[in-house]
Amino acid sequence: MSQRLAFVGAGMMGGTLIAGLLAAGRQPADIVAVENRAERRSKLSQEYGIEAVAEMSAISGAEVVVLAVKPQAVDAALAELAEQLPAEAVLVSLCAGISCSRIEDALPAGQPVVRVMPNTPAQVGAGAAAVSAGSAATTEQTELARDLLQTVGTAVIVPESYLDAVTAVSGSGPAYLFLVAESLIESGVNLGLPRDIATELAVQTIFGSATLLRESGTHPALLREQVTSPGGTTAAGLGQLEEYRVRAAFAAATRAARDRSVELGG
Ligand SMILES: NC(=O)C1=CN([C@@H]2O[C@H](COP(=O)(O)OP(=O)(O)OC[C@H]3O[C@@H](n4cnc5c(N)ncnc54)[C@H](O)[C@@H]3O)[C@@H](O)[C@H]2O)C=CC1
Ligand SMILES: O=C(O)[C@@H]1CCC=N1
Repeated sequence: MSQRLAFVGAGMMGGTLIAGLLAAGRQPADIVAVENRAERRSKLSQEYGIEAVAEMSAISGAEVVVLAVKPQAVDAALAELAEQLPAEAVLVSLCAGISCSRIEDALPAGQPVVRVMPNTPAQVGAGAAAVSAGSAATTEQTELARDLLQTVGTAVIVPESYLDAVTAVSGSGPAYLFLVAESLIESGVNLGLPRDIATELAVQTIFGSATLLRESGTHPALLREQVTSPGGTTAAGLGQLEEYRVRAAFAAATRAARDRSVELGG
C-alpha cells in the first residue's frame, strides 16, 4: 500500500479520491498532484499536506498516475504527460467518454491504461465506480485501480463497452437524484411546509429509501407496493408521476447522457 501516486488534475473528482485515499491511511508523502490552478494547488497542499505542483515532471516517480482533467483538456494533458510517464506506470483515467484506445494512442506503445467512471458520492465514502482494462493493462493493474476506487465506495470491473451506459447511470446519476431532492423540497414548500422541515423530511426520505433498497435486497417495485395503499395517497401521487411520464423521462435522460459520453470520446 505504499505505491507512489500522481494526480494530473485534482479538482472535484481528483480531490475526492485524494481525500479518500488519505482517510484510508495513505501517506501524504506518497501522493503528488499536478494541477494547473494556483489557488487549487494551495488548497490541496494546505488541506491534505500533499505536494501540489504545476510541473508535469512531478509524475516521473509515480507507479500510478490518475488522469482527472475535463474531457476537453485530455489531449493537451496527455501530450505533456506522455513525455514524463514512467514506462511501468499505470495510467488510470477518470475522464468521461475518453476510451482506453484513444489514451493508448497518445502514450508510448504498451503503456498500461485503466479507465474508470466514478461518481461524486465518493466524497462521503459512498461512491459507485466501474473500472475497465485497456489493451495492455494486466488483471493485477485493473484490480489495483478497482481497489483505489474502493477506498471511496464500491467499484466493479466491467467490459469497456459498458462504460458509456455506466456514465449515464451512475456517473451522472447523482445529479438526477439531486434534482429529485430539489423537486420534492420545493413541492413541500408549495404545499405550505416551512423550508427547513421540507428539506429535512425530503433528504431523510431519500436516504432512508436508498438504505432500505440496498439493505433489504428487495426489488424496488415491491418496496413501492408496500407504500401504496389501495385507493390511498401514494396511489394518487404515483398516478400523476406516471401521467407525467417519469419513467420515459429517465429513459430519455440516460440515452442522452450515454450519447454525450460517446460524443465526448469521438
Ligand atoms: N464531477 C463528476 O461528477 C465526475 C467527473 N468525472 C470525470 O472526472 C474528470 C474531472 O472532472 P472534475 O473533477 O469534475 O473536473 P474539475 O474541473 O473539478 O477538475 C479538473 C482539474 O484539472 C485541472 N487541469 C486541467 N488541465 C490540466 C493539466 N493539463 N494539468 C494539470 N491540471 C489540469 C483543472 O485546473 C481542474 O482543477 C472529468 O474528465 C470528468 O468527466 C467522472 C465522473 C464523475
Ligand atoms: O457531466 C459529466 O460529463 C461528468 C461525467 C459524469 C458526471 N459528470
